[in-house]
Amino acid sequence: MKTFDQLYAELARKAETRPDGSGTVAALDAGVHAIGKKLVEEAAESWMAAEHEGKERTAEEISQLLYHAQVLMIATGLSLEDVYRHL
Ligand SMILES: N=c1c2ncn([C@@H]3O[C@H](COP(=O)(O)OP(=O)(O)OP(=O)(O)O)[C@@H](O)[C@H]3O)c2ncn1[C@@H]1O[C@H](COP(=O)(O)O)[C@@H](O)[C@H]1O
Repeated sequence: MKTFDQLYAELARKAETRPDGSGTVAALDAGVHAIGKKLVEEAAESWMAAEHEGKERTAEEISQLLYHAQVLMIATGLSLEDVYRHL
């Protein structure tokens, strides 16, 4: 299990070191347009899970939504603080 901040640190490290086989590196290379589409897809899947698939599936989809939101943050050069100051 990891927190939002721990996941961000892990993804930032991946972006910097670019290890082979990283899905995050592949997503960053695909660019903001592709990342945005994935983010919207996971948002829709979260919504559908919440309406029809129960708590566990909803939690899983939301975790993927958060992951793709972080990939978009990294792709656009946003830090956690940049986002947190709007909360
Ligand atoms: N938490 C996640 C995570 N959540 C979602 N995803 C990606 O989002 C996809 C989810 O898509 P779906 O389940 O909708 O399945 P899908 O549409 O068939 O997936 P694709 O065909 O689009 O890959 C997964 O296939 C992953 O590519 C994630 N990829 C990575 N992480 C974590 O990020 C870290 C770095 O991962 P790597 O960069 O791959 O090493 C690790 O700690 C991972 O656990």
